[in-house]
Amino acid sequence: MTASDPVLLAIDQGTSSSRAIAFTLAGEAIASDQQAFKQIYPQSGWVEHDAEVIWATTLSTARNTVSACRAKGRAIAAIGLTNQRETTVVWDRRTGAPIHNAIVWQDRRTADVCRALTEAGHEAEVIEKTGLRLDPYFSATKLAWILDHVAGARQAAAAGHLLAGTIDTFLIWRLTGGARHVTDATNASRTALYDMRHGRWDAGLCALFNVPMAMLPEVLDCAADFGTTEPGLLGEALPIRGVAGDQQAATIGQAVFQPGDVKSTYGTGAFLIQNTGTELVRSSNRLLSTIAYQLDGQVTYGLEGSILSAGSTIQWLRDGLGLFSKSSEVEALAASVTDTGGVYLVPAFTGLGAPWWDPDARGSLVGLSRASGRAEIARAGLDSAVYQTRDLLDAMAADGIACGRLKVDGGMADNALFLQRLSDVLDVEVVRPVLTETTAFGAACLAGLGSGLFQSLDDIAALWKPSVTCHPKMDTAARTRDLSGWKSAVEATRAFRPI
Ligand SMILES: Nc1ncnc2c1ncn2[C@@H]1O[C@H](COP(=O)(O)OP(=O)(O)O)[C@@H](O)[C@H]1O
Ligand SMILES: O=P(O)(O)OC[C@H](O)CO
Repeated sequence: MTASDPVLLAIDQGTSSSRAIAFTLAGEAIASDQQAFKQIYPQSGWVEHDAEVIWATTLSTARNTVSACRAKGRAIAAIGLTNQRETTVVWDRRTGAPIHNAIVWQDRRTADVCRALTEAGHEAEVIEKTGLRLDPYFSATKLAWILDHVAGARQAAAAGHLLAGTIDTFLIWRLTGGARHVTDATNASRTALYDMRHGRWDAGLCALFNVPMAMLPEVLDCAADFGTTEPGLLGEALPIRGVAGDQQAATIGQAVFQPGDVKSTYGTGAFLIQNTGTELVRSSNRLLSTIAYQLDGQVTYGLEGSILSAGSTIQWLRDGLGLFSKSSEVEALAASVTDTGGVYLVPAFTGLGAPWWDPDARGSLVGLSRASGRAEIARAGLDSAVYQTRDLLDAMAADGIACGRLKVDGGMADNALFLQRLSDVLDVEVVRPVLTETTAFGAACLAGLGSGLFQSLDDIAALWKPSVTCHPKMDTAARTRDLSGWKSAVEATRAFRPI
């Protein structure tokens, strides 16, 4: 490896920020930029992003990172793109302009539609074909909502003027100057319109959700030719050779390549994916089946547990309650007490994901006494991501799948107190790798595979190295007590229905 070797540019468009990171083939980050952007909350349970802001922050961070590489004399071989999943954009192909804000994965506005479809008996078909559930989390009902609520959209779609996609598809359309309308199999597998058993958009699901199939992009492998950037955008034409949804990219970056390997990424939400190999495995305990990655036409499947609020709970403690001014400060505040004093925070701000799938639940803070203060509440916020992960591992265990070791990453994984608590409550070894930007790194790796710089997944596995390992230290009685409190808190939260 020399200083003149090419580098891979990862574009990571997340829920809270857009970032770009350039990696050497040895996995060293040599340049990066990150820009946070505004979350738009029009009503309770609704979450939107301005797609133009997503584009602007993506382009600007990519440009700045490309410039930094040039200043170091490093050429970029290819781009890998990864994105917040399910978030849906509809735009006019004639102008490239979105016709509505992007509806974000956390958004619950289509809960009634999902409930009606469930009551009409359609959930079994959705689960069978897609591995998902009838929940507003997924793209299908968001896409139909935009078509139904923007004046003239249905007619424009029928005339062939509108295109739809997840964030990867929208960004690739813009990056290639409208030349490519494509996605990868992992992003497609999160729409509830894609039959992952056969690897194609499904006419029956498109009819069920009232989505014109002609608006949907072409689906490619994760390492493939996704087009070339317009030369004016990044100063040169660069090939896009890798794409995956952010959780699947983290699966690659964490080298979760053997059946049984598990990773959990703690960003805005938290998402645990266990590699289940080339056979589609189904959960009897409300975990999702999903495509972990697709390479050379071969699908590797995963079981996924989706936590809707993890880092966003910390953001709420910071911005909503004003308990601290930077997310990282939660650690010192939470560590200033030895426990929460019986306080539990159930962060159902936008409902609860796996294994509850309860879009109508709203958050609660229970067990308060006059001794409860800022530190107890901050600690309860951190604990909520721990307990939600435990619920997922319990669901996996009920499916007969054990988790021996949990690989972790994402913004919250910087928090040592959180990692130890995770290990204690899960009663498993928790490992954080040296390279914590695993999502971006996974996207870069896919670009490496797509451009022939990496030969196989073995080249990627060789780059994964552990940094922090936590072992369980908690005694069983304390764990049982804490978990029983959490169970009661979730039950109380779900029993309460907001007016
Ligand atoms: N030290 C920390 N302790 C707990 N949470 C943190 C810490 N640092 C960052 N976070 C949370 O992690 C999230 C950012 O993680 P990131 O992986 O960048 O998210 P995303 O990919 O969703 O944009 C934010 O919600 C932030 O509140
Ligand atoms: O932005 P993150 O990292 O919380 O990830 C969002 C997920 O892809 C939503 O499914």
